[in-house]
Amino acid sequence: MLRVAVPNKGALAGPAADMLAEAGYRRRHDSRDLTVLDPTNDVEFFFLRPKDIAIYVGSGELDLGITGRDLALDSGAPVDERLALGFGGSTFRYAAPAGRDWTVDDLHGKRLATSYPKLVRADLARRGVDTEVIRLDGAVEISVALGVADAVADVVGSGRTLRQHNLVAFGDVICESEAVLLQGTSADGSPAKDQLAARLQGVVFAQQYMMLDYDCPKALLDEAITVTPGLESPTVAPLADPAWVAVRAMVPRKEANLVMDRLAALGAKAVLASDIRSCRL
Ligand SMILES: Nc1ncnc2c1ncn2[C@@H]1O[C@H](COP(=O)(O)OP(=O)(O)OP(=O)(O)O)[C@@H](O)[C@H]1O
Ligand SMILES: O=P(O)(O)OC[C@H]1O[C@H](OP(=O)(O)OP(=O)(O)O)[C@H](O)[C@@H]1O
Ligand SMILES: [Mg+2]
Repeated sequence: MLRVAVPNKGALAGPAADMLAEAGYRRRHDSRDLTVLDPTNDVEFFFLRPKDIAIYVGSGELDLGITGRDLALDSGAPVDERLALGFGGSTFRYAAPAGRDWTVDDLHGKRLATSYPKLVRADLARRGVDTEVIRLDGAVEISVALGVADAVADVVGSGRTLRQHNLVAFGDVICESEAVLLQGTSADGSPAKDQLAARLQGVVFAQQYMMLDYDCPKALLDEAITVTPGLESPTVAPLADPAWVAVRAMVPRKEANLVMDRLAALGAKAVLASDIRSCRL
């Protein structure tokens, strides 16, 4: 049976649970449950702290795990990214009190608070900056106001928490993170792992694309196909009126409205966009 680690709480827990459910796996019904058996799919899910997941997967105790790229890097565990999952996007940044232009060199001799000490120490060492790193469990942004640190390194999502604490991010982004599917570096491949990865890939892909359907005058079809080339090639079907055809093609979600504008301007009619739930390419 495949053993898979899933975040039990925090920013990644809800979206990870939703994605697994969309991929056809069983949900847990009580947020305190630490395991869920899914006999239909021959998988057991383990609900663990997102910080600990790479350690379990790297040790080989669990076959696969979902957690943040930043947390996996900080753990130092021997894990590889199998798939980027497209949620939990954040950057990991240095930040310090607003009102001056900070550079990473300014951290020399200062105290820096973070929940990601390995990631930060490695980055500072790479840059040759000697800084005292103070490990805190969370709410890191408040540490400067409380006098425990001069600067922080932390996860930035919307940037709201930094602004609320009068901090500004500076220096290169230390890590561009999102939720990822991990496997152990030395783990063997298996059809069960491949199947779970393929199912998640199907959901990730479906979330990044939309299906467009429209009616197109036959005379404009070549031009319309250049606007919606699809993945392989669009489906073109006859309509009752021989002067028209129906076209169906997948388009990247981010471009869907622009593509619809262009099709309408071209003379296409009844341009419909619909969500895709899952797919195998
Ligand atoms: N505001 C946010 N926006 C986007 N991603 C975030 C945000 N906060 C955390 N993350 C991502 O979620 C993961 C950490 O999750 P979370 O903060 O829930 O766990 P934690 O801090 O280890 O646990 P806890 O906060 O319960 O102590 C990281 O990969 C991080 O990049
Ligand atoms: O840029 P923002 O959108 O404001 O989000 C960033 C904040 O979100 C996370 O905190 P979390 O809620 O996980 O609390 P924690 O600091 O206790 O981990 C992260 O650690 C930042 O503090
Ligand atoms: Mg957190």
